[in-house]
Amino acid sequence: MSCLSVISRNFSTSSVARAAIKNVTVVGGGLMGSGIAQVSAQSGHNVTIVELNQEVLDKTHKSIQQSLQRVAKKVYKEKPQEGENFVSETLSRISTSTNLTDVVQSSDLVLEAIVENLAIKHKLFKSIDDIAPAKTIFASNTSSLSIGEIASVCKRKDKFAGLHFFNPVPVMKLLEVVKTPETSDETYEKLMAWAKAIGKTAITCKDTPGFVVNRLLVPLMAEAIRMLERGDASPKDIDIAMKLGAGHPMGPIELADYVGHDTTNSILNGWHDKFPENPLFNPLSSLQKLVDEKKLGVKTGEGFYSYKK
Ligand SMILES: CCCCCCCCCCCCC[C@H](O)CC(=O)SCCNC(=O)CCNC(=O)[C@H](O)C(C)(C)COP(=O)(O)OP(=O)(O)OC[C@H]1O[C@@H](n2cnc3c(N)ncnc32)[C@H](O)[C@@H]1OP(=O)(O)O
Ligand SMILES: NC(=O)c1ccc[n+]([C@@H]2O[C@H](COP(=O)([O-])OP(=O)(O)OC[C@H]3O[C@@H](n4cnc5c(N)ncnc54)[C@H](O)[C@@H]3O)[C@@H](O)[C@H]2O)c1
Repeated sequence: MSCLSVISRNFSTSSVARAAIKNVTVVGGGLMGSGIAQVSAQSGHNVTIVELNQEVLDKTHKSIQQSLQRVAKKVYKEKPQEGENFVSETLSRISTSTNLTDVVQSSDLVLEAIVENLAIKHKLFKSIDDIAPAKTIFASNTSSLSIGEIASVCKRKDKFAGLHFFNPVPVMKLLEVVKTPETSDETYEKLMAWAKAIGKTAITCKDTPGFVVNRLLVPLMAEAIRMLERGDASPKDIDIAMKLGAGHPMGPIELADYVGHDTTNSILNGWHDKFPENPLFNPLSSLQKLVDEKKLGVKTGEGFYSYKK
């Protein structure tokens, strides 16, 4: 069931009633957190987005509103007033906070989509493990870190899993639900029911590096950049080749810009540290240069390509 068909099922609370997860806290309102909050609220859940400061929360709200308007234009093309109602009612289910400890008390699920850094993710989960209700499930949207390692600082290892969404969340139907050996069956079933309730197609995999998609995607994207660094082909031709030759909706280089190079660089460096003997994960000088110059891709207006209007 697509995200949109969940919406067109008059986003009643029926799907929420069936799933045990009703109140969702999303920590991090950036590229991914904003999308995760949006699709949760779209399908009738109460969502609180937690960020570092109000300025970022204002940006998050704006980006969710713009994305909802794109969805409304499509789903309610013939009924613009219903589209406006959809946007305002979805936004009414989203609240924001800069204080995570305040909001966890009412959370059935706390899902983090903060910076791809194990120490910072540890600090976050440690800060709420003793104060969140015993029933609250913790999850991470990490691209590349081990769920078991993230969960290692928590007592509730039975209520900890990976929920790996794909960018842009309102469009990409896949959700990777990642179990550790300690994730309980009850937690897993609740997360699978929630995944369905928010209109995602969930697959399940073990807690191995990159889960399924990124284990295949990271080498592909890294090799595309090495091709570029060797001068084998231009960025544009590499992207056209993979779109027309492999049917990808985006080429690997434009996709890297879309993901964001703070994230891509963290992923690659993390895997190089973990697997130093694997040349696939050797650092990329051109990527490090972009990060040093704060050219993080679409999010800053320039990466391998320029996005300045
Ligand atoms: C330097 C690199 C090397 C380093 C090596 C290692 C790096 C690590 C690499 C791994 C990174 C992993 C990241 C993560 O963990 C996993 C991922 O998320 S991978 C990314 C997965 N996503 C994709 O592959 C996206 C592919 N692209 C697309 O699907 C499309 O291009 C697009 C993004 C949907 C845009 O579609 P277009 O047709 O081009 O453009 P439109 O703007 O018209 O959009 C089409 C359609 O979708 C609707 N839409 C688009 N965006 C949104 C949105 N944000 N919200 C709501 N709706 C949206 C839009 O309305 C259009 O609908 P239509 O009107 O056409 O019906
Ligand atoms: N970008 C992608 O395509 C993509 C796809 C899937 C998964 N992911 C993963 O999702 C996570 C977030 O990635 P992103 O691209 O959304 O990053 P982003 O930089 O767009 O957003 C991260 C947000 O987290 C906030 N933040 C950082 N520390 C925080 C804290 N302690 N408390 C509250 N907020 C905090 C930042 O202010 C920022 O707004 C990463 O783990 C990444 O690997 C990214």
